[in-house]
Amino acid sequence: MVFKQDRLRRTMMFVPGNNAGMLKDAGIYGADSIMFDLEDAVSLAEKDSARTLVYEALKTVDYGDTELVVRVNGLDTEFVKADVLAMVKAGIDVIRIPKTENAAMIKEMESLVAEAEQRFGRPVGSTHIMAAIESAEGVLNVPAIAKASERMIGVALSAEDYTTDLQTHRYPDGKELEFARNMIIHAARAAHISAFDTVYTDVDNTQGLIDETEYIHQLGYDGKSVINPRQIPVINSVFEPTEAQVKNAQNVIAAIERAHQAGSGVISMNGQMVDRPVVLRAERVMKLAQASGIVDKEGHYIGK
Ligand SMILES: CC(C)(COP(=O)(O)OP(=O)(O)OC[C@H]1O[C@@H](n2cnc3c(N)ncnc32)[C@H](O)[C@@H]1OP(=O)(O)O)[C@@H](O)C(=O)NCCC(=O)NCCSC(=O)C[C@@](O)(CC(=O)O)C(=O)O
Ligand SMILES: [Mg+2]
Repeated sequence: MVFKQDRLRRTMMFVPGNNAGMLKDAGIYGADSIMFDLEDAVSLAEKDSARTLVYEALKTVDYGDTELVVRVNGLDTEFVKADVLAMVKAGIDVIRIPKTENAAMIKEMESLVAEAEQRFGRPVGSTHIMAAIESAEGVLNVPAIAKASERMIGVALSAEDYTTDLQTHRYPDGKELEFARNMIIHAARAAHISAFDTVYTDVDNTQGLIDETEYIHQLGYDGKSVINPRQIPVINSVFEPTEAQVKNAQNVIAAIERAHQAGSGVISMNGQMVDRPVVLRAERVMKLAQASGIVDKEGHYIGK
C-alpha cells in the first residue's frame, strides 16, 4: 500500500454509512479514495446500524486497491470509540477526524487507534489518520495538526461547517475560503502530506465545479472531497495533463538522465535550466498522466 504523498488522491468520495446500496456500489465509480461516513450524513438514531453496515461492507465488498477512509464521529461523542474499534477491526486504511481543532485531538485519536490495533492484532501504525478542518480554531492550528503524528496522511478543508463558524456562507468566488485554503496547503506541504479541498455541493453545476477545481489545482492541492459520482470525472479531467505537458515531462526526464550519465545534476533543455525541482514536477505530471490513462507503460502519450 502506498501512503503519504506517493498516492494519488484527486477524489475522495463521501458515502453515507447508512445507505446499503451506495456502500455496495461505491467502488465502481473510480474515486481514488472512498470515504464511508458515520458522522453528519447519519442521524443519531442510525449511528449503530450505520457502523455495522460499513463494517459488513468492508468485510464483504471488493473495493480493489481504492484507498478506504472512514469519517468517524467526533472525539467528543459517545460513538467515537465504538467507531474506531469496528473500523480498525475491519482493516480500514484511514480514519478521518471531523472538526479537528488542535494537535491534541490527533494524539487522542492516535491512542484510540493504537489500542484498537493491539486488540485486534493489526500491525501497530498500519492505520492512518487524516484531519478535517472545519473551524477558525482548526485553521489557525493546522500547521501543528498536520505534523502531530506519523500516522497523518492528509488535511482537508470542510467548508460547510467552516463558513458557518466564520459566520458567513459559501460564495461562488470562494473568497471567504482563501485564508483557510492557503493555510491548509502550506501546512500539508510542510508536513509532506496530502491536501484536500472541500466538497462542492451544487452537484448539477459542472462549470462551477470545474472552476473551483482549477483554482485548487493551481494552489497545489491533491484533490477534493466529493459527494456524488458525477463529480469524479469532472475533477479528474482538471488534473489530467495536456499532451504538451506530458511530452515536456518526458523530455525533462530524458534530459536529466543524460545529465546524470555525464555526472551532472543540471542540464539545459531548449534554453531552459532543468534541475531537481523541474524533474520532480515532471514526475508528478507523468504520475497524473498514468492515472488518467493517457500514456502507455513506457510513458508515451496515447491520448484517451
Ligand atoms: C448529493 C446527492 C443527494 C445527490 O443525489 P442524486 O439522487 O442527485 O444522485 P444521482 O447522481 O442521481 O445518483 C446516481 C447514482 O449514484 C449513486 N450515488 C449518488 N451519490 C453517491 C455517493 N455519495 N456514494 C455512492 N453512490 C452515490 C446513487 O445511489 C445512484 O445510484 P443508482 O441508483 O444505482 O444509479 C447524493 O449524491 C448524496 O447523497 N451524496 C452524499 C452526500 C453526503 O455524503 N453528505 C455528507 C458529506 S458533506 C458534509 O458533511 C459537509 C462537510 O463536513 C464536508 C467535509 O468535511 O469535507 C463540511 O463541513 O464541509
Ligand atoms: Mg462538516
